[in-house]
Amino acid sequence: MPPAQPHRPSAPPRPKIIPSLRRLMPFLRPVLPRFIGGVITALVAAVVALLIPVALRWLVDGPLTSGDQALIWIGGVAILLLGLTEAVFVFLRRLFVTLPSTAVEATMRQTLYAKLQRLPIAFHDRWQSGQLLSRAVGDLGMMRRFFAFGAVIFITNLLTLIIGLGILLVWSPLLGALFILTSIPIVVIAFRFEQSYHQVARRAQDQQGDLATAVEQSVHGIRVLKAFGRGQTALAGFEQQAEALRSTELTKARSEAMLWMWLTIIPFVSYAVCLVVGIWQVAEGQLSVGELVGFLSTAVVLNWPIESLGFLFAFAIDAANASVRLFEVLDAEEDIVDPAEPTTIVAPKGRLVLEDVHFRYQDAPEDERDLVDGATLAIEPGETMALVGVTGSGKTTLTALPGRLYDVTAGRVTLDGVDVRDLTLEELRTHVAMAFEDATLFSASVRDNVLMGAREKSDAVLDRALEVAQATFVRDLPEGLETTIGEEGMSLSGGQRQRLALARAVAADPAVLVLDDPLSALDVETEALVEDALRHVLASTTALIVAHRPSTVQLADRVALMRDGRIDDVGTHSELLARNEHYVHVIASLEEAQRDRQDLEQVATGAFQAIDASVMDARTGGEEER
Ligand SMILES: Nc1ncnc2c1ncn2[C@@H]1O[C@H](COP(=O)(O)OP(=O)(O)OP(=O)(O)O)[C@@H](O)[C@H]1O
Repeated sequence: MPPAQPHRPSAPPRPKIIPSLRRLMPFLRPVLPRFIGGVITALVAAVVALLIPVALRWLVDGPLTSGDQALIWIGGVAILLLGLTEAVFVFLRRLFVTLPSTAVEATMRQTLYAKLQRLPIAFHDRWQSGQLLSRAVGDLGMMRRFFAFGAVIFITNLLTLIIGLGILLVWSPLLGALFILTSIPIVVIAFRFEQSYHQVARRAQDQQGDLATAVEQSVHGIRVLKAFGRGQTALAGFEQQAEALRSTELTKARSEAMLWMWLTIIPFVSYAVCLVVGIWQVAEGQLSVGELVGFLSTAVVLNWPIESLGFLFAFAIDAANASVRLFEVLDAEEDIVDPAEPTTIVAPKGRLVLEDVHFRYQDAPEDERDLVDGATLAIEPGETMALVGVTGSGKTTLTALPGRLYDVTAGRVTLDGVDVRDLTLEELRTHVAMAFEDATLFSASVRDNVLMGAREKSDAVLDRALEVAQATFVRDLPEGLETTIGEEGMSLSGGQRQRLALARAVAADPAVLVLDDPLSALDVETEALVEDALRHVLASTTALIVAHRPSTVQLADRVALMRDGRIDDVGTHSELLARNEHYVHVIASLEEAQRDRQDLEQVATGAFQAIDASVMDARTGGEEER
């Protein structure tokens, strides 16, 4: 089944920084007192820093002019103490904000993960995994750093600037006004920076997501890449993407460097203008030396708040973008949800009925007919129904509807007469269990993987499920049932993974078992054994099985033939063979595919035997020679 081409959402319009960050308020609220504590301590540190010039001014105009040694010492110690106090408050600020910012990040991450679990498969069909990964890791980390450091410093530095400029104006209205006037270009430059930086910053974040997708896909598909010798091509593609990201990051850095440069130059120009005018005022007797020293040292203290505004501004834009990217996921519609007033089925019998069911994928062209176009089918309790049809006829899609992986677009699916949309998802999925051709296993023990959906997590359930799925090979793994099977069960063969996925569906002991070609990777012998064991389980379970092999069809009590989005005919295998030409054609093509597969298996077995024999020959020959 070819998956829909994943894409990332197109870049939204430029977000406004404050509203974007304000959306994070629900996450911040629990830690707001500590955050405010952080701002207050940072502000105290800044005010203490501003007091140092006040002490200097007093020292120059007072004790230094009068030559009072004792007072000079007191002044020196006071300045030292002020410096120490500033350091203590900077430390306290870190203490206040580090803990809550990590807590905020953890809560946001949990919320995002929970949302991803709730979002329908249709959402995951559309979104690249790397885009989700980069949001869960990169963007959330960015927001944590902004709240732990950027936001506090931003607020503090702004307040420090306001207080400092106030002091400058009070001490010398002329010099203060000159300082402010010569700093005005900063506002214009910052405004222009904000306009250009947003787009490039967002592009970098999206490109990071693309890169994560590329890594994820190549790691996931490493076998295919190696088998087809496509490693170099993949690398070339990856290098191109990495280069694109590097170029965007460089544009970002250039933009930041330009802002930083102006934020460094402009205060120095202001400083120089004030110095010249100040010296002239001292010469004219309009200002004391102490007042000029105090003024200039305050201006120096303000240097950092002004300079830092550049990267803090960039930081705020990055965090606002990260917030927008986070809410693109958090705001995504959850259209497969629990009903407002759920019904419950106490003892399900397992009668599964599709009533004039229609379904189309969201991205299907409008002029195309529905993929499932009025399918009607009734499966009686305990009955096994095979679903056959030509490739691409929509069999896999149809099997996703009873468990609500997708919702029907018209018609309904009922279980014991109850519309599946009237049950909670949790209840529905205890009644309907699924196993797919593409068997996904999780990085967990065999036991946890198999008992994942089981109501009763006992050894007896586990043993029976493994028995039915012919998966007792797991007992021979290094740590038996406790062996952790690698990411997606990669350390197991395709057939072994399928058997474990089947065991998982059997262990769930559902009323309805939906199997989408779950035996495709098994050799003929094992398949026959699994089918034999399945027959016993299926005797009491309603089953809908997508069949790609004639032998799977034989398992079924009846067969439903899918054609043009509808159930074309239903009957026993022999009934359909006798009356339905299309069925004869489908079965003939399944048999042909089966023969091809068996031929391939025989060739492979022959080849392996020949290799074994030559290895043996080489060994015995070697021993004889010795
Ligand atoms: N997630 C999806 N988004 C969009 N289109 C999809 C999606 N999954 C499948 N399709 C399309 O729906 C059609 C039917 O696919 P489906 O896998 O249901 O058929 P199938 O009968 O099971 O095929 P096969 O026998 O080859 O497994 C195909 O054209 C496929 O490209």
